[in-house]
Amino acid sequence: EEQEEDTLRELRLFLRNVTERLSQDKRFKAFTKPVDIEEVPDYIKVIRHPMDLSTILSKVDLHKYVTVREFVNDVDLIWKNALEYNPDSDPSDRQIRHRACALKDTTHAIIRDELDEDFNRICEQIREAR
Ligand SMILES: COC(=O)N1C[C@@H]2C[C@@H]3O[C@]2(Cc2nccnc23)C1
Repeated sequence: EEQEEDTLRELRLFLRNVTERLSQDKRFKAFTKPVDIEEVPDYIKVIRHPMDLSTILSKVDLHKYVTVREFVNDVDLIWKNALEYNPDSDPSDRQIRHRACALKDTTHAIIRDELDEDFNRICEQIREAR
């Protein structure tokens, strides 16, 4: 009903704000756009479910997320993919893994500090009812 649409509109505002803050963080530049398959042809062979912050922002606007949990699942894809595709000891792999871990920690800290528990429960109840 109307109250549910008001809740989901507020969810989208929150998720857009978090996504834009992550996208503006210089550490996370590699995570802002899809990995270029022409530059990195084997990427899609190794990583079955690519994800990036621009795709997440598009999904927010397409009303794909009804809960913060679904949003965090996509952010978790970003950093887990980076750890999986960049496992070596060379400095470039170590740098992107460090940034992947920072993306994980930053996202989870924002959610912990800024998501109201009661608001989250209402979103989860809307998801269960659909
Ligand atoms: C989230 O980003 C990544 O997992 N990667 C892995 C790719 C390997 C390396 O860095 C990436 C892009 C790239 N392009 C050209 C040549 N080499 C690279 C970014």
